[in-house]
Amino acid sequence: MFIINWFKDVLAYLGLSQKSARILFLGLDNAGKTTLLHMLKDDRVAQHVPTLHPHSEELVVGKIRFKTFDLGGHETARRIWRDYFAAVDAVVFMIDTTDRSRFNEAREELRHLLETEELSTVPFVILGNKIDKPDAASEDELRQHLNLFSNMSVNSMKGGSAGRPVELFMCSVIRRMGYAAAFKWISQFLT
Ligand SMILES: Nc1nc2c(ncn2[C@@H]2O[C@H](COP(=O)(O)OP(=O)(O)OP(=O)(O)O)[C@@H](O)[C@H]2O)c(=O)[nH]1
Ligand SMILES: [Mg+2]
Repeated sequence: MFIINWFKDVLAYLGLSQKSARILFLGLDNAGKTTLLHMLKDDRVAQHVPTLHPHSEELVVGKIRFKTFDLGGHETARRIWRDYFAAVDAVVFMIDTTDRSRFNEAREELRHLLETEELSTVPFVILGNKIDKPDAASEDELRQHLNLFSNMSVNSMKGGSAGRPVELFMCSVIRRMGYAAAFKWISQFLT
């Protein structure tokens, strides 16, 4: 056992360990999930095409190798989210902070995910995206709408409390702001 662990450590140190953290990009359509994926992968803004089919990419962010799954967010695409829940290491749930008319819908999808048994121990990063826009909701406003309080131990959203880390980060993918901190935060649960 000791030898096996030691061997794994050496492989990890050398960057040769095969395992990559499986991470799902979820959220309503138009939130910015694919834009984030392209930014992480190529450091550029790709043109907007709604995601119809799940797309997977291997990425290295910091010291962690990620296998990301970018799933479409429109209503029919959401039906297959659950096919990806097995063996997930983290969820990135993205929200468009300028689209107030859909905050309730986003909150219900998030609540649903947090209440999903298969994901009950999976850390969640919630990204409030598009803060470069002048009409973006503030962090406080978003937290209120999502019932997400800064101290998650008093989180009123069922499934968001003890035993599972949940944190909100405000970001602008287009301005390359905010998401690096989010990946740094999630990395601590993946090693
Ligand atoms: N202003 C601004 N626009 C953004 C930002 N991130 C993404 N967008 C825009 O939001 C739109 C939707 O982005 P996508 O990445 O395609 O959204 P998605 O979440 O993948 O959507 P689906 O694939 O339909 O689920 C695009 O027009 C992006 O350019 C941002 O940080 N700021
Ligand atoms: Mg997409």
